Amino acid sequence: MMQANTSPELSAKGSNAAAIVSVQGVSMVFPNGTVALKDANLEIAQGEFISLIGPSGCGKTTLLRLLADLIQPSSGTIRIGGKSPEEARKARAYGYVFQAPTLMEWRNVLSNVMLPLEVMNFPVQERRARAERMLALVGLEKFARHYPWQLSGGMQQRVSIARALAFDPQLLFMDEPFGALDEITRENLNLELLRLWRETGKTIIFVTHSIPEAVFLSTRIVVMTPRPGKIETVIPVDLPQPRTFETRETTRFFELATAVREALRKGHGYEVTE
Ligand SMILES: Nc1ncnc2c1ncn2[C@@H]1O[C@H](COP(=O)(O)OP(=O)(O)OP(=O)(O)O)[C@@H](O)[C@H]1O
Repeated sequence: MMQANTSPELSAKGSNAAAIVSVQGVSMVFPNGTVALKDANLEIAQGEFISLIGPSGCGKTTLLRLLADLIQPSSGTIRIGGKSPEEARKARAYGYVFQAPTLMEWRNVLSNVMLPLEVMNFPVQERRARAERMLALVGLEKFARHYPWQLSGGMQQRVSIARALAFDPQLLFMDEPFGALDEITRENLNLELLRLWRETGKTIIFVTHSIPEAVFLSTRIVVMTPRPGKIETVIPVDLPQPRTFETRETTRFFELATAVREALRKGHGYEVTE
């Protein structure tokens, strides 16, 4: 298995000025001494779909939070589109989708999607037009006047995705967005997310505990292991696009799932869902 920081693919990408995300020698040690991330190296090209997978505590959320400038690294360098995470945050370079939909119960769906545009002072007409476009993109245009409590969990998460995309960020960070959903809903949303990814050309960084989900969605899978949190390896996923329900039944899909499972075992990461 290739090591993340010695992978020929990564070093090739490392010299690629077009990388939209560059993580070099990044460590995160919390004040209580927990080494949440140790010497992480990762280069992500524009338009990739990257999954971060690994057991609880391996630093997946920490890595996303570092990229999003919610926390600052103890050492190392992060660049987002050539900018520091702080500059990228101020330039609205990314949208963030959390595990729970975090919608405002007293606002209807349209008004939830418009919220970030209000905060950013977009003109009223444009707020509405953009929010309607985003709702159509996630297939919820007929639910614009509904309230969050009137929607299923999967629909609420689609609203969150529409909201994260409303201001047209280049990057989408998604922290286990489908973790709380049933398997069928999750598989449908996986397909929808891939369609959205193809149509918009966004770069997506997606945290998951599920091996099949990571294999199905990704162009590359970053396998992380705990104590200390680190990138164990990066596995390129060469399944053809566009992916379909049948993709999951191919031999190559099973081979890749096995490769991910072995990489997780190598780092003693057992707590993954099948
Ligand atoms: N603010 C904090 N202070 C101290 N330790 C923290 C803090 N945030 C995270 N940690 C620790 O850092 C390690 C990595 O946490 P992180 O949340 O990044 O893991 P994860 O891979 O996302 O886990 P999960 O799959 O459970 O969400 C864990 O040991 C966690 O307890």
